[in-house]
Amino acid sequence: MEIASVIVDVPAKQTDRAFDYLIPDKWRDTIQPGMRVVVPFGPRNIQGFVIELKKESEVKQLREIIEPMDLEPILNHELLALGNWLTENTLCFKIFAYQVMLPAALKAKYEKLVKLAPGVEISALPLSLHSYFVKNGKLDWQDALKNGIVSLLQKETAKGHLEVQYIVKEKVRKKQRKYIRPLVSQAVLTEEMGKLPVNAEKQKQVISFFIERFAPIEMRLLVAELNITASTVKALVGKRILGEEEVEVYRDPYEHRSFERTKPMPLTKDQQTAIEPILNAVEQNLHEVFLLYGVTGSGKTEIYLQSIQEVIEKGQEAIVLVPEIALTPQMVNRFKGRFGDLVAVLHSGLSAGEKYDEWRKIQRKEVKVVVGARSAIFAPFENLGIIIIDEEHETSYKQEEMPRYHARDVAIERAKTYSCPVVLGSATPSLESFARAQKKVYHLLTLPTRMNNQTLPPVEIIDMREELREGNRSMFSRKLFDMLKDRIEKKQQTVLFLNKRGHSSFVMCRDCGYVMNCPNCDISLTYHRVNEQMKCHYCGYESFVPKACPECSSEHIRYFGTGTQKVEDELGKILPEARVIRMDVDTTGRKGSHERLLKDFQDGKADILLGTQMIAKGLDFPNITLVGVLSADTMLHLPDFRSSEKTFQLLTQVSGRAGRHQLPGEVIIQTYTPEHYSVELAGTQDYDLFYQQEMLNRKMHHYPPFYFLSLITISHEQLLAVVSATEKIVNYVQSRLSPEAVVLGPAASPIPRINNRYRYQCLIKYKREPNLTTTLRTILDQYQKDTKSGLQVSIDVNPFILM
Ligand SMILES: Nc1ncnc2c1ncn2[C@@H]1O[C@H](COP(=O)(O)OP(=O)(O)OP(=O)(O)O)[C@@H](O)[C@H]1O
Ligand SMILES: [Zn+2]
Ligand SMILES: [Zn+2]
Repeated sequence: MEIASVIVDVPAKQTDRAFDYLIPDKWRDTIQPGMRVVVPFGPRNIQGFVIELKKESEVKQLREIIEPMDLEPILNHELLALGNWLTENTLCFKIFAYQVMLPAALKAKYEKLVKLAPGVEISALPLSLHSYFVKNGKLDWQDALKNGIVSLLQKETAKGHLEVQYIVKEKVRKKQRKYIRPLVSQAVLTEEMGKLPVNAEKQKQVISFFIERFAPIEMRLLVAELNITASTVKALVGKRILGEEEVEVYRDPYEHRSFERTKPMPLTKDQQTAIEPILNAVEQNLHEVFLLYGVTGSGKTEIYLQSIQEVIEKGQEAIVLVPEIALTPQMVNRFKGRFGDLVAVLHSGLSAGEKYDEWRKIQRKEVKVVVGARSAIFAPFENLGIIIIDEEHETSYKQEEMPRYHARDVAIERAKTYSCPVVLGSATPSLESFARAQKKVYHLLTLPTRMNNQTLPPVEIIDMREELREGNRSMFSRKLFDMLKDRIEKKQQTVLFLNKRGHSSFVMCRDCGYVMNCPNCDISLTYHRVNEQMKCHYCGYESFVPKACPECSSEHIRYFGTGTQKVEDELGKILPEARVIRMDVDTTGRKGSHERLLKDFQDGKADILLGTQMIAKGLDFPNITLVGVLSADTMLHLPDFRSSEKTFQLLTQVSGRAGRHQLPGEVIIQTYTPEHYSVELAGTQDYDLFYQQEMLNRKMHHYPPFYFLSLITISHEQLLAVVSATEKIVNYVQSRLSPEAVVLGPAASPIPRINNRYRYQCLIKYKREPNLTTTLRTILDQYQKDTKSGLQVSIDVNPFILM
């Protein structure tokens, strides 16, 4: 085959298709589908993915591939096909569909060089430029920028003296280590030692080291062990007595950690009943989607582990997805503890190099299990036996940028290909999944009770308005305060949870109500105490905290809302004896800090673990007997039809941290809206009732799971331009869909302006619309082609965020 179809790295409407290239003779045996190649594209050299090889092309004049970037395919056939599916289903550019499957380290970076045009002598250039090109006729673009000679270079380029070259660079090299090994036998080593001059003390030392230990050793260790310099070793390498070689090493983030190995536990009767259909599907290679609905602490993880065991024994592979914030060391330990080195871990806490190394282990089939966050769903396994998604209701499984995919959908698509089961696990399944289980689309498995039949901890809901009425202005109700004190006396532990999502700490004037907003976006600035600054989370705008209100000059302008730091300060005042560990983005920024804080808490070095979302899941410590939620309702009031669902899920999750072992637990939920059903039902931990109630709501308002949604967002610097474009789009959509579809808009987005661009939207609710995809494509095509208008249109199919 001499022609390759290539998807090029130019994310634009016009280039969103395969381009044919000729494979030069020397690469004909090398280049395969799934490899990356460097190809000429217009005046540049860029990266692309080979998606197929063929004999003929409709294009007459084909350009040649410049070179391959990989020695073996990095995308297998299945992933190449999955790329098409992603493109179809999320309406993204093909190049994005492939890039999302790779670790960041493999995403291309281009370096730009200016060099002498072929056949041009340096003397043709003006004198002032000579010094830049004498060395090798090339100049790095960055250096050109630094030296301010770009316009000069431009003139010479116009004359044909210089040309620009793009070089595609990989971001990360494989990590190599230099090893030294003997090249000759021990006898010859002894001989060589005799020949050395008397004063070559150090060299003799090295040789005798190798006589004794006739094996390769890392240079770094050798030098350290013998207290010598590398030049001594190099001298012997020069004499060809020793040899040096580069050996690829993996950067294993868990390198110096030992994992206590665990054995499968005898399953309880409920677990046994739940696991059987899963094992059956594994054994018979059946594609089936299971919804494992088990209350917190019911032993879902053990079911995952034993299902995976079966898959490994069959010689197959497993993917386990865990939400990023639940991917704690404790979680990793449970998998590493059972399967040891057969487990690769992929999460955002790893450096790009570490992620790449884990990915390579998967690609080389050195591991059988990958545990990771959303993007691990693209792990390049080729013999999948099961895909597990823990906490399947978590919204972080939906990617919010192109390709806007949901990991659950990708999992089901891949599992169909491999004819293997998918297990979705949750104590609070998403309404979509539970509804599918009710309709028998998914196979429902239930774990109704906790391990050891511990009851779920009793939950008490405290009305904070009542507290205020009775003169308690603190953020702690009297009840919570008493219980905190009680636990400290009993030497038991407490988890204090502060819901930060959607509740930013803003600055407000207490006299006139003025709130400091971002000048570019219609949203309040967030107060950061560390550097006393106000920051916009959408555009990055920063400002100092004003001393007086810009509106009314009052000095009563101050930081409002409750951050974790503020809670910590207050705890210090009212309970000075409490030892507190605070976990939030500020205290867990550095690598390993998350783990250390949890370890300290586990070791009993603190009475109270205070934190945000990141402590809501996965924690399984025996000494936690109290969970306090400081304000339950902070995210009830977001403009999001899922806000009740999210509140219920979160409260249930947090409550589930208490009393998981011998000691019974209790939960206190503080709220300003105790009458809201999602707070009330979280109190009784009654998922089934919540499900019924929420389904009624969704049905009434035409939301999922009764209707599908698609969201079109349009933005422009001028308000009039957005409004009229949105109007056109709404009319067009209406004309193309059936009367059953509900087309809403034009309406301003909940955040009506970001970074000085006005935002409008059109929301489509529908049941079955065969025309929808082509309609949406047409809209995208139209606006992505027309780059001059300045309009930006984005489409989210099944959106999770309606902002
Ligand atoms: N068959 C078993 N025998 C004994 N102990 C078990 C068994 N299965 C699970 N456990 C233990 O019960 C506890 C709770 O189980 P696990 O953490 O798997 O529950 P979970 O449903 O995943 O909880 P959550 O959803 O809250 O994370 C753990 O400490 C686990 O080791
Ligand atoms: Zn004011
Ligand atoms: Zn902003």
